[in-house]
Amino acid sequence: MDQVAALTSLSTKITSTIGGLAIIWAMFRQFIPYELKQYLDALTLKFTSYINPYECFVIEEYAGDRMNRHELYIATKAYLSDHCSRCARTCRVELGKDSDRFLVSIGERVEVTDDFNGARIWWHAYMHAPVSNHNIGRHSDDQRRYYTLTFHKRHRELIEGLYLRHVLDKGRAITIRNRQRRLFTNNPYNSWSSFIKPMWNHVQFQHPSTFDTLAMDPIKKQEIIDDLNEFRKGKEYYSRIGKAWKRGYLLYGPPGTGKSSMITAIANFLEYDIYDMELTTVKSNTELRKLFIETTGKSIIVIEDIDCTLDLTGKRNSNKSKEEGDDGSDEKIERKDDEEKNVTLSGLLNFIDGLWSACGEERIIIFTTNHIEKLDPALIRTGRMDKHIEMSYCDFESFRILAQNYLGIESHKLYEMIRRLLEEVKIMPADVAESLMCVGFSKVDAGMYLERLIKTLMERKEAVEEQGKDGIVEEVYKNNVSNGVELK
Ligand SMILES: Nc1ncnc2c1ncn2[C@@H]1O[C@H](COP(=O)(O)OP(=O)(O)OP(=O)(O)O)[C@@H](O)[C@H]1O
Ligand SMILES: [Mg+2]
Repeated sequence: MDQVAALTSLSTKITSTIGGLAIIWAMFRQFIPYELKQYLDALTLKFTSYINPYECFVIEEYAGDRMNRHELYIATKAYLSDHCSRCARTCRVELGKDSDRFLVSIGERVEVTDDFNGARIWWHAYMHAPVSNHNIGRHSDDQRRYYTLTFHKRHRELIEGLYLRHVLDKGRAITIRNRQRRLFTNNPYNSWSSFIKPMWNHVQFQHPSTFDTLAMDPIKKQEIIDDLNEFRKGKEYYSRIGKAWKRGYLLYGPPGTGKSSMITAIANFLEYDIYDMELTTVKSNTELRKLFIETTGKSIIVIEDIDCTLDLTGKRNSNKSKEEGDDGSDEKIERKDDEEKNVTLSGLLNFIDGLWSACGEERIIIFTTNHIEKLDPALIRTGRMDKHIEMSYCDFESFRILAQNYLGIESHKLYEMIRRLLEEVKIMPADVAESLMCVGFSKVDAGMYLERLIKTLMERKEAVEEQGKDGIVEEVYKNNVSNGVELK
């Protein structure tokens, strides 16, 4: 008993001595010159590293003057949110950005452990105290957070080599899974140049068009789906062959044949964001490049009606007369003084496959046009626009898909008649869709809508026979003329 009492009194003495020394040290520290303090800190660290076998990495939310959050921090947050919802007892819960999902992350100073290839890792979340007033407003709430991961020093190689990569990859995948997809459009240069607005504005992307609802030749459709699947899995392949991981699609065909619907179907299939680039508001090649750099991976960059937005062939044509024997290769496109003041064909070619195009990865570039013949061959050559997809008038197979979508039927006695009429009359899928559309009817009388379609087809047929024109409605031409599209 005496021994226990002696031990207790000894430990009390030691504790109070250490406590006293700590207080004296804290008071004394204030008077030590800064350099000496630094030296003593380094010495303490060296000393403790002999007796402490654990090491610690810090993952900051923001670094230096950067305005954007660290990608590793974002991925870590997602990784831990997935992990900690199972093990942490105190969690932060917030609504995800651009999403209506709840994000769970570890609360401050809460410990979460993770096991990886035999190593144990301890995670903690902390928050820096605001440093100075001029930081206020730089980030939303000036609360810079960071994570620490602590591990035994014998696992350092494993943590640096494999574990951090594992956290990054998993975290990225979880972020993508949780995110609400976005539809971006570019702001005119004069608004974002003043640093008030970002280059791209976005809204949530919610469009129901999918490959199932898209009416086109099923074989062609399957080819596109296969191509997209290959592209999605192609990270290693692209790096092996030394090409940037991107793919160009050219969608061409008359108005109302489903080019825009195809873009949304691709975006929904791949679960990518869409950057809808309004080229007419882009003032120079430099601006185009900046916009491109600001796009993220797993996205589709779209330029619709490429033939209408810019006179891309003008410069080439005028050069042709000067350059005898022009073989159509883009090397011969003459650089003009005003090149940096306008978006030019060479600027656009650079955007697609120049040096800058390799920034970022997993991007699809899509151009649409109603007049493929107006486009410069350099713009659409293979390698730039890898796949040319013709969207054409409605054939019987396409009609069957539309009837299935709109009326929910697989077959009908009027199908045979419609099949024969579609062989004779050119009609856009948009017009067929319009005839089959029945808003607000709970019970659809399919026959009624099929008859409406037959009537439309018969009228078109008679009009063609009378006027000797092909089956395209004159109204479409009129609309195009009023929209500034030059018709041949
Ligand atoms: N192939 C199709 N499959 C399913 N729906 C279609 C198809 N083509 C057109 N539609 C219907 O017609 C509407 C217009 O089609 P869309 O905007 O995709 O045509 P577009 O080819 O992009 O026309 P434009 O050249 O005028 O931009 C769509 O909202 C869709 O309802
Ligand atoms: Mg369109």
